Amino acid sequence: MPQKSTEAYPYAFTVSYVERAWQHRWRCSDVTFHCLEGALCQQWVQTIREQLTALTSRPKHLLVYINPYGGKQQGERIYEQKVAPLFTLASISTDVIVTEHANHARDHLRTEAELKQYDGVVCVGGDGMFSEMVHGLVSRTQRDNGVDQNSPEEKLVPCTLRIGIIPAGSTDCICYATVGINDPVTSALHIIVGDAQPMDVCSVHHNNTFLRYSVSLLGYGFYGDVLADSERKRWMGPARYDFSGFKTFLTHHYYEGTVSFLPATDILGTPRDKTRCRAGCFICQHNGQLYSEDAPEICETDPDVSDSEYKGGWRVIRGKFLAINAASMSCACPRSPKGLSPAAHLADGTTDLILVRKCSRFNFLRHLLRHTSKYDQFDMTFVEVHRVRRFRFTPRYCQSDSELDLRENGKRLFSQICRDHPACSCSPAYSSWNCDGEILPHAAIEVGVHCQLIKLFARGIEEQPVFEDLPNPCAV
Ligand SMILES: Nc1ncnc2c1ncn2[C@@H]1O[C@H](COP(=O)(O)OP(=O)(O)OP(=O)(O)O)[C@@H](O)[C@H]1O
Ligand SMILES: CCCCCCCCCCCCC/C=C/[C@@H](O)[C@H](CO)NC(=O)CCCCC
Ligand SMILES: [Ca+2]
Repeated sequence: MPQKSTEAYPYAFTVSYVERAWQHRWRCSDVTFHCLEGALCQQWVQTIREQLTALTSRPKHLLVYINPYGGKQQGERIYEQKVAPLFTLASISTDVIVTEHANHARDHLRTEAELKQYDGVVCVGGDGMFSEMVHGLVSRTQRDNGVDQNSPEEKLVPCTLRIGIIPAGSTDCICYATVGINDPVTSALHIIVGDAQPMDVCSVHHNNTFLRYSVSLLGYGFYGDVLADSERKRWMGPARYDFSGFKTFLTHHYYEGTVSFLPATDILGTPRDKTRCRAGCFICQHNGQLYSEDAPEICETDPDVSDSEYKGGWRVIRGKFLAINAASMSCACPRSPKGLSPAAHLADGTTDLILVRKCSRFNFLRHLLRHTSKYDQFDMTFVEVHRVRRFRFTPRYCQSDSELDLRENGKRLFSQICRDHPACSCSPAYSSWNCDGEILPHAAIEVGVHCQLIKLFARGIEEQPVFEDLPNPCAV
């Protein structure tokens, strides 16, 4: 066929579409169509616009919060250069707020934002910014529906607005574990095509008082101590975690206490599975269905009994722990691409409770290093993992009010502890809970998982290899 010059086809229109690239990245590409008649060209453009407008899952108006100080402090630049042009191309209008202080986004969402006019909210920042969005949205939804967040057993009302994450933080584990890569363009495209990924949220209480929500890691011992130390070194940027991680590893503190938990017995999947939570996950769909049909019974027991036993469905384990971690999702991140609990699910209504008992420094190092290799970090005598719906932790030594006051002010009390803590020469009696990168003031906590409480503009990690175009190219 002879090639006709484009002058023979004076009318043209360009369609932008999503193309899959390497390692879960998405890119925006375009193709230009030429035609003879202006009217025909107009008809095509009109029809494509109508088809796109009819897709109700696609957002048209978004509320965007940018943290200018997250990660390497590039949030504003990333949004302006990489994300805003794509939103414009996709005819998405935005209201943008650059935050002026910590909790600005949370408080604005909780009390002021006119949420009815938006199809979703977006944060440009790290896990801390995402946590602000979750707290703002979940609290607002409960308040609007008359639900009391202070009651640990209350069933919470799911949020309708989806949350988009443009990664610009230090760890960005929520983005990594829901998209497969920390890449602002990929995340923007997932928002544009209107993806939806439900996610579990844990509520954390102390003495019938609500403390915080968690979507990724609740860690006592090692990860609590790393965070407490790294908060004092924010000026180091993302490298603070490596520095504090190494320092905390060397201190090798263990903590005594009782963990009681309600195992998730009625579900598909275990923490030792070889299968992974991926886009369209069957286990999340199945267990989510189970949860909505038949909310689990909460059994009250006195956990203060023996080293390990069953009581009314609850299991009780007492011991000396280097780390107690609850991972509601894999917690995969660039530091550990398989994550803290590689087989955990984003939306199955459970959290994986990982107990690392006191062991030698060498063995703990082997355990930590396995997070970064193909070897199983749970296949060690001093590590156990349980998939649970609820759990409680009580430190062996009661925290006094003066200790709590000091912790609120960022200090740690050693003298009191050493008096009360015969087993230690210099070890503190309490660690802190790392709750998605925030320190909790109390060591004694009660945690419950709320299945699929929030939704993200994501679809879960897609199976690889994925180098071909999307089956139905998605016009931007
Ligand atoms: N304008 C602001 N000034 C100071 N702090 C802010 C501001 N806006 C948000 N914050 C707080 O900054 C903290 C850290 O932000 P963010 O999560 O974006 O980055 P990060 O800590 O570097 O990344 P990650 O949480 O992934 O480790 C958040 O807890 C948030 O509450
Ligand atoms: C000596 C070799 C050690 C190698 C160990 C590698 C293990 C890495 C596991 C990483 C798990 C990250 C869990 C994510 C937690 C986030 O909610 C939180 C907020 O961003 N980040 C941290 O607390 C930051 C926590 C950073 C911990 C290092
Ligand atoms: Ca889960």
